[in-house]
Amino acid sequence: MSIIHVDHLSKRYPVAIKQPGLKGTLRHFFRRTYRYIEAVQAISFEIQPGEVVGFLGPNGAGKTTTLKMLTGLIHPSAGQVQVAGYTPFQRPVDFLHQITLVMGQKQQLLWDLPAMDSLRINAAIYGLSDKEFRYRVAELAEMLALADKLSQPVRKLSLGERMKAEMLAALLHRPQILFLDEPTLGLDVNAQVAVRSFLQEYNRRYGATVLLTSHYMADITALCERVLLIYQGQLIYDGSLDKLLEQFAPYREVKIELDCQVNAEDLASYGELETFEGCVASLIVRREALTQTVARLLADLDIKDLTVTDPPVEEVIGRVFQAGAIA
Ligand SMILES: Nc1ncnc2c1ncn2[C@@H]1O[C@H](COP(=O)(O)OP(=O)(O)OP(=O)(O)O)[C@@H](O)[C@H]1O
Repeated sequence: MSIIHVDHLSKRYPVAIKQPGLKGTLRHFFRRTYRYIEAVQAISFEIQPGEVVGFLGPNGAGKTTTLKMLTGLIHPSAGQVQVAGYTPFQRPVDFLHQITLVMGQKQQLLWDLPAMDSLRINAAIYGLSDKEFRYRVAELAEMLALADKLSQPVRKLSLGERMKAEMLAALLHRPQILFLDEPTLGLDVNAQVAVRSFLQEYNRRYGATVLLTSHYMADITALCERVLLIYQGQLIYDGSLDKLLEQFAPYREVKIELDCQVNAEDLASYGELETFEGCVASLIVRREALTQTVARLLADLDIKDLTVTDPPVEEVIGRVFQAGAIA
């Protein structure tokens, strides 16, 4: 049975329109007019317990709005949503014990206090015993390699350490469902890798369900087999990342270093010759013809080195959003 059930969920934001100048201000004060933004439009999906799903879309596509509806921060305008059997916007206490929302651009830890003090507050809110508190902090701090950082004021932590401490605070009550909105935002590559590995380990250890937005494709490729693509408020893809890449990147790049006797015309018979400089050539080959083409290249030519690369995932997803739909 699915742990997240979303059925034709929509959110429409009213935005007051104000004309410029004093007249506009007075009119705005007495008689407001509104326009409406259809931020999320009738999206439907199911997520099973333990799944890690990437939620992708360009800026303003409706990702944060969806996460806010799933965590009960805002009411949907229409549609149904059930998370762990609860209706999120009713915010029942049992529901709040099962979920967490981490937003990369927001922080819950108190700036001037050591993270440990904020953790104690969270422990009190969630009713953890002292023993549970110590055990969980020790366990998570070890997983996050953060143990010696919890006693210094949060403002003195590096961005990566602060994000890990935020993660610790958000997971202290051991939620089963994690909503993560850009959890690696602004982190350097090492810190991104550390947060990713931690999430993998948390998911493995507790069988937690994760719905994750990120503009860093490395987060998505490392963590998510399945992705949801949202574009202008509409869900345009729900399926495996591999299938999406196959569909939108039907080509591979084959780079070869060879004996310079070969001329460009000969090489063009193996695929689309993208570049040929010195003794290094780059060929674009359709995925389905890849094995056969590589075999022919190796048999026919004196090849010193050969590499096959996929186009970057960013580029492929960008292409999907440019098209605005999945064919
Ligand atoms: N409180 C609000 N009032 C009015 N419009 C809003 C509000 N919050 C978001 N919007 C609008 O709703 C649309 C979706 O915004 P949302 O923040 O959900 O997008 P997003 O996919 O999370 O974008 P980003 O990747 O930039 O964070 C945008 O057009 C945004 O301007």
